[in-house]
Amino acid sequence: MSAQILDGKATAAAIKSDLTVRVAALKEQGITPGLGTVLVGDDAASQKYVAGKHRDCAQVGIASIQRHLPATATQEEIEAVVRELNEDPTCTGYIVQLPLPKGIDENRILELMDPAKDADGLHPTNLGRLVLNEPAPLPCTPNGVITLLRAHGVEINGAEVVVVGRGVTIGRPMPLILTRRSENATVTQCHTGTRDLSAHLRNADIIVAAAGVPHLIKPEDVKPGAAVLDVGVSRNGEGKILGDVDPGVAEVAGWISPNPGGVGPMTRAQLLVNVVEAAERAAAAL
Ligand SMILES: Nc1nc2c(c(=O)[nH]1)N[C@@H](CN(C=O)c1ccc(C(=O)N[C@@H](CCC(=O)O)C(=O)O)cc1)CN2
Repeated sequence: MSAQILDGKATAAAIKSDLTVRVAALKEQGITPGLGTVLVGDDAASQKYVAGKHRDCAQVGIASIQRHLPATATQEEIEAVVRELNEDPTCTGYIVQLPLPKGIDENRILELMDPAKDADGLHPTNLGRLVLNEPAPLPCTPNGVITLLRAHGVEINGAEVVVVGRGVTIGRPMPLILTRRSENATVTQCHTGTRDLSAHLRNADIIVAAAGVPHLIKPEDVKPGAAVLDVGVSRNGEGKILGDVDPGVAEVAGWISPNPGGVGPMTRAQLLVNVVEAAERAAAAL
C-alpha cells in the first residue's frame, strides 16, 4: 500500500477535544448544549450510528435527548415528536436519523424541523442558505470530508473533484461546499446516469465516492497520487462494511480514507460542531 491514510478517527478525536473545552465554557455561561435524536424503527446500522452520537455527546459534555419510535410509527406520530423537540428548551439541536421507514414522507419531516435547531444542516432553509452563500450549519458528512482533507494538508483550492452520488446527505450538498470561494474546487458530479464514470474519475485530483456500490472505484479509475474518500457503506452477509472503493486503489492513490475509520467518525464529529456552534450563537445573543 502506497497511499497515506486520511485518519478520521484521529482527526475526530482532536475535534472532540477542542469541543470539550468550548462546551465547558458554555456551561460556565449557564448554557448546556443538548442534542436530540429521532430514530424510527430497528435498522441495526441506524441504531449503531445514533448510539455513537450519544456516546460522543457524553464525551464532550453535551446533554442527550433520545426519542426512539417503533418501525410502525405513523407520519403523524413522527411529526408529533419533531414538534415536541422544536419546543423543548433543553434540546438546542437535533437530528432525524435517515433513512426513515418506507411510506414516511422524509422531506415533510425535515421541513417541519425548526431550522435553528437543525443540527444536520438538512432543513430546506439551511440548504438554501448554503446555496445563497449565507452562514448555515453544514451537512455533517460533506463538511467532514472537507475537514479531513484540510487536516491532512490535501490541496482543495483549484483541485478537480469528482463526487459520485446524488443523495441528500452527501452527494447533493458536497459540490455546493466544494465550490464555495473558501474551497475553490472544480467539481464534476457523477451518478448512475453518468455514461463513462471511469473517464471522469481518471481526471480527478480528489474523488468523493458516495454511491453505495461495493468496490465501484477500481485502481485503473484513479489518477496516481489522487486523494480518494470512501463514503459508501454497503454490508456483506456478516454485516462487515464494504466501501465504494476497491482495496487495490490504495496502491495507486496518494491519500485514502479507510472505511471504517475515515469519513464516518468525521460525520459524528461535525454533528457535535454544529450543536456547539448553535449554542455559542445563542450565548452570544444573550
Ligand atoms: N440524519 C442523518 N442521517 C444519516 C446521516 C446523517 O449525516 N444525518 N449519515 C448517514 C449515517 N451516519 C450518520 O448518521 C453515520 C455513518 C457512519 C458513522 C460511523 O461512525 N461509521 C463508522 C463505522 C461504524 C460501523 O461499524 O458500522 C466508521 O466509518 O468508522 C457515523 C454516522 C446516514 N444517515
